[in-house]
Amino acid sequence: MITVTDLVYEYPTTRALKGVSLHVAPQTITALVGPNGAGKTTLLRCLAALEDPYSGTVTVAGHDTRAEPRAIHALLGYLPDFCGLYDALSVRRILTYTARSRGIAPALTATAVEKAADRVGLVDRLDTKAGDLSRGLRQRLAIAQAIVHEPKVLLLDEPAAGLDPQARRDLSALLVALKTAGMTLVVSSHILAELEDYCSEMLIIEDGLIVGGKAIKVKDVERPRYFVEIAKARSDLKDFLNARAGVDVIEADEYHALFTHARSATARARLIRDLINAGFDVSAFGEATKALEAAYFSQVGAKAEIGR
Ligand SMILES: Nc1ncnc2c1ncn2[C@@H]1O[C@H](COP(=O)(O)OP(=O)(O)OP(=O)(O)O)[C@@H](O)[C@H]1O
Repeated sequence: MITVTDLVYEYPTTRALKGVSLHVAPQTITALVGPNGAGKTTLLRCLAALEDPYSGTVTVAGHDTRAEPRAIHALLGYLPDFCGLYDALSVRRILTYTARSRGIAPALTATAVEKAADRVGLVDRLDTKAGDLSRGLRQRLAIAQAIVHEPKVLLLDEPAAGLDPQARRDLSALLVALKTAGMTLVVSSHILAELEDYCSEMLIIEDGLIVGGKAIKVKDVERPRYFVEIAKARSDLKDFLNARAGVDVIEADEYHALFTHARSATARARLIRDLINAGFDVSAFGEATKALEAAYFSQVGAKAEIGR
């Protein structure tokens, strides 16, 4: 859906992107992570055809950002890291204004506004002024603005900044729903934990370059990662798991194993029963939730710190 080749971008005093190449597959949610100043915002702005690169190419759904920026604007939504709203206007008026400025015909505008508000859970606030919304609801409104024209691609720059845990959870569910509806999303963030819930791929950017040169697949929805811990050491834990159909061990020692397995409660129950029947003292079993963080630190090294 998005292909970037040898992208170089320069501000007057800084070369912010130094030869970025990447590919984003359709209907995925890709995390774009990296330290402050790494180039995340610059890259997102180049993908959104808002910046003119020094060299290299960016194509979105087959359109080149330089040759056809308006085609890109029509099929892409962009949530900037700072997004001002007209506090004195109602949700309906803000979305109506955005829809009209996006070229939606007057006769179709009311339906587009209601659909966008519904998707972000603001349909019962259509007549509330933006200035009266909580931070989480303002962020939803900003996302509604970015999707009112039903884009194929949605880019979000730090969408969860400043949100409380409940609002972050709601945001995760919203992004997953948009993906399920067919959108391709790229989400930049400093906070790896929040991306774990919904990102299946990760692009790490450091000092204007993609670390490792490509996206890393961090999660397979069909085959999540599970861990098992046993109370008494067994040197055959790894071999036992590997011998079982449908289990792929990622790493193991005498007390623990991390493996992928089909997302089937019945198959998991059978695996736990078999482990116990084979004499393993199972003391913990569950889905591993830190896939993204593990992949990040294995790529950039434990010295790397991200977080403002
Ligand atoms: N308008 C500008 N003029 C000059 N240099 C800039 C400008 N905007 C960004 N830069 C520089 O470009 C580099 C990349 O900045 P960018 O904002 O893309 O990074 P980022 O990864 O989004 O950072 P953050 O996480 O802090 O938002 C940094 O060195 C930054 O100082």
